[in-house]
Amino acid sequence: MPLAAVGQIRSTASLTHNLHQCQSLVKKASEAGASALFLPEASDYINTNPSLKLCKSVEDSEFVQGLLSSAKQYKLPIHVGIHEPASGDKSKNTLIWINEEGHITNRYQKLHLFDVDIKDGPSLRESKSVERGSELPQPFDTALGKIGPQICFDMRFPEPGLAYAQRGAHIITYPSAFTTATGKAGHWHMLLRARAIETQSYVIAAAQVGKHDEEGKRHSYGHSMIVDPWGKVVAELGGEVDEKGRGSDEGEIAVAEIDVEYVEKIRREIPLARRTDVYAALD
Ligand SMILES: O=C(O)CNC(=O)[C@H](CS)NC(=O)CCC(=O)C(=O)O
Repeated sequence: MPLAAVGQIRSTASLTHNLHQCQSLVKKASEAGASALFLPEASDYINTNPSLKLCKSVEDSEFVQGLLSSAKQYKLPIHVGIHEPASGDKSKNTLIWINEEGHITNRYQKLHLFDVDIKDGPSLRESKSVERGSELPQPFDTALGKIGPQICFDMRFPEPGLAYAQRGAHIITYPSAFTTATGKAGHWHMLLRARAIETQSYVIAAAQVGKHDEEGKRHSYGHSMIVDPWGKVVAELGGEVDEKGRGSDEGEIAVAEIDVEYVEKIRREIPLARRTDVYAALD
């Protein structure tokens, strides 16, 4: 049975620091015998200083170029969240699939942007600096099964996951930099398990963890997970540095088997026939 590796890191404003963390995870995933490594949203950088401009094209990004070489060296596909230039001063929040030859073969641009103002919680306006995507691409084939890519806040919207499942996806991915406040409220676990159960798919959610800057202006919840199509959490990493010291700079991985037959079995056992004669069809 093929294995998926989910990787957890703490990105800062240093692309080289972040690349080193990711490259150490490529090595670990390869040693673990994984068929692909899934890395978080915004693995290239998390920047809380508006005067610092870090967004680069994939050709000019030492982060992306470094990962392309690692994928090729270890013959290991990598799914990773990055930033790419958009029009004006904005960037795109994208997710790329790097194949085992070190080529980018698939891309997804985040559809839903995180514009929130939570009392006593985070206040973030992603749309100020990020251009939203405008299409849901087709799920794509991999050694693990067909993948439908999503990013972080997208997990609050069931429709794209359901559309992917209808189009034959076995795995929905939600690489994230989930806020500690919404994570602690239980949203992370609840939403990811719900997406797995309702789509009857594996959910792979690689997460950022810990403080992204010296001042602690941004920090992320961690708890990278793989959920199976029955809703069971089959792999999970720790939260912000816990009693075992997890959530450290070094980065870590967890692995789980991906069984496409199991997806088909659950879909046969509990057929989710929609009443589109009563409410609108999704696609
Ligand atoms: O800023 C970057 O560079 C990377 N992007 C992010 O961290 C994004 C936008 S601020 N975070 C989320 O979508 C968190 C969603 C979330 O936490 C929830 O839905 O509760």
